[in-house]
Amino acid sequence: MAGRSAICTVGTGHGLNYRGYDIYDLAQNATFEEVSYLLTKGILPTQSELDAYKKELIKARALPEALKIVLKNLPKNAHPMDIMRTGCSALGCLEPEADNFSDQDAKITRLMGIFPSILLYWHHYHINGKEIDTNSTQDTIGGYFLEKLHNKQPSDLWIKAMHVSLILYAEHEFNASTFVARIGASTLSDIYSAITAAIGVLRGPLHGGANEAAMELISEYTSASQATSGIHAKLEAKAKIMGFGHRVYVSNDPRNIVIKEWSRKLADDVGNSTIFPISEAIEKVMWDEKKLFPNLDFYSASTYHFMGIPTAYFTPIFVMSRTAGWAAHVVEQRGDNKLIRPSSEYIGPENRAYVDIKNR
Ligand SMILES: CC(=O)SCCNC(=O)CCNC(=O)[C@H](O)C(C)(C)COP(=O)(O)OP(=O)(O)OC[C@H]1O[C@@H](n2cnc3c(N)ncnc32)[C@H](O)[C@@H]1OP(=O)(O)O
Ligand SMILES: O=C([O-])CC(=O)C(=O)O
Repeated sequence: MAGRSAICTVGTGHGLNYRGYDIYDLAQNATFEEVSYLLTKGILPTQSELDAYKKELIKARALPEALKIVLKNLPKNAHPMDIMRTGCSALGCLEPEADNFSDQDAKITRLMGIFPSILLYWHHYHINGKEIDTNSTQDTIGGYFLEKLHNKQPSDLWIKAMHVSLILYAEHEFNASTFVARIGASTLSDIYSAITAAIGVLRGPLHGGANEAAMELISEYTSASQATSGIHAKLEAKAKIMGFGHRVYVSNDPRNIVIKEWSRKLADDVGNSTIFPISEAIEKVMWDEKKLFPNLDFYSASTYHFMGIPTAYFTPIFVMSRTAGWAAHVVEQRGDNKLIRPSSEYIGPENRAYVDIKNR
């Protein structure tokens, strides 16, 4: 137990809940914007509150000229998570948070709104030599992301898939990146620093980076039977299979059942008959051999793939969603702050006499 929080329960007798609302209820019925409002402000919005919030998020998509220059100068072959991290940090230089945090709500909305623009401005500039604007027909973060990526209006099915995925990714108690954001807040640092640090932590393949690694793994195989023998061989070689296992859950990740269904639905939608069976074959071997289950990252990978999203953008989408959770934790930490500073058990040498440099 590393602290107290009123934001999320992960298992431990309660199931997965955001501010007391069941994740299945939210994933089925809510939009991502309602959930990010819930997480960051503590309550579900009324229709007029939601409308006003969405307008603010749309306004927050705009990129300052100085940030565009930064994005143009970042290399084409940089990892997109480095773009997200650097974009967040650069915005913190251009539009810093007030020292007394009086504008924290506005900064949170700004970050939620601008993250898709940061990624897609960089993407189009380097891939297509085009400087995109941030106008869109879409009034949601998921719809805006898909429209700007593909330069065409997304289907309702894909927009719903984005809502569900963003809702599932939005919050998960004291996971590594959120805990880092809270540590940042606990030093009374600004919100950009806390979230920049969290993005860096999310990038690792043992955490958010696993969705990209899972897609790379799935792409190694062209059939379910090939995947079965391939995963057996990897397990024999003691390889880690990305997208499986969890530090908190012991027999299943409750988010998996939802995202797996969406993966199946989108496979049908795009007429892909190989990737879903390959994924299920991997799942079966992992359970039969190791009693390990897919976590949220595993079927998120194919869900995004079916929507034509490049694999390297999977973890940046996680950022677009988890910013809501990170921000909620920053606000909560600030509300009753105490510096987070754990201790370590010392296992180094004892009582050594200093040796003069000439005699070492
Ligand atoms: C949204 C998220 O961040 S969800 C997590 C995303 N991360 C991944 O999918 C990465 C792959 N999974 C893992 O590395 C781990 O399961 C973690 C990091 C998620 C949890 O790890 P821990 O609780 O520390 O478990 P740990 O890594 O000690 O594993 C325990 C045992 O299970 C094995 N194991 C755990 N996960 C896996 C896996 N994905 N593939 C193969 N073996 C695994 C370990 O090798 C270890 O075996 P051993 O006891 O024989 O050495
Ligand atoms: O809780 C964790 O350790 C990782 C996780 O599933 C998440 O951050 O969504």
